[in-house]
Amino acid sequence: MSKQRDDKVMSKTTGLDPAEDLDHRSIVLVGLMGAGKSSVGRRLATELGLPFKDADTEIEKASNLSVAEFFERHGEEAFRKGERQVIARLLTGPRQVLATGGGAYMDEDTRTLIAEKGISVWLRAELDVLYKRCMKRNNRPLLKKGNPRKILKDLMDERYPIYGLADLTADSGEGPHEIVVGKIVSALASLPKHNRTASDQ
Ligand SMILES: Nc1ncnc2c1ncn2[C@@H]1O[C@H](COP(=O)(O)OP(=O)(O)O)[C@@H](O)[C@H]1O
Ligand SMILES: O=C(O)C1=C[C@@H](OP(=O)(O)O)[C@@H](O)[C@H](O)C1
Ligand SMILES: [Mg+2]
Repeated sequence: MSKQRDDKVMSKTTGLDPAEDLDHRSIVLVGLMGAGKSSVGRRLATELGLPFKDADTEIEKASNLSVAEFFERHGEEAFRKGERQVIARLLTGPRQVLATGGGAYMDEDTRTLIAEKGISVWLRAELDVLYKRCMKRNNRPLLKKGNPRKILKDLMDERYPIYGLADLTADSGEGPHEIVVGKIVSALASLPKHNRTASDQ
């Protein structure tokens, strides 16, 4: 993998083995709240003809609670435990597009598992974009603990170095979801052997 960079899509040095056929790996979206993991992920799955799973939705189904209710009733630590278990279960299933919750990739065990089973894609966005998107709904418990813009900024400082460990990065800026889907598809296509049929090689 070359260290090629451009503004839109960046295929960085990756832990992926260039000799490996990547077509069996799930595509795992990571990034901060509002980056578009859930909404872009669903569209990406349709584009790639893969099933779509959202870790938050799976936790909600398993607990019969919304994420906000889960935090309120059981606390963040229990949520993180559930999140780790749900992602581990999902990644043993068939190839899929998996939208993680923003905190999931901060967990080392989860990161290791994603590196083993998936292709990780960091949806990177600027503070203004994240803030505007997150303010559309009042469903993110971490943002209710204080000034949401400041919380997002602090989370960026804390988490961006870790999200940067992902195999691929795609900027999630202003503009329709489909632009971001296109960037991810291009980034995936830039990976060795990915999506190539035997006759292409
Ligand atoms: N590229 C985009 N263009 C327009 N709106 C977006 C884009 N990405 C996300 N959004 C909107 O921002 C909000 C948060 O997106 P979401 O997919 O829930 O992010 P995440 O799962 O990363 O927290 C949603 O209303 C979503 O439709
Ligand atoms: O960043 C986080 O720690 C969280 C992000 C949320 O998911 P989204 O990133 O999909 O909003 C959800 O898992 C929970 O509110 C905690
Ligand atoms: Mg989400």
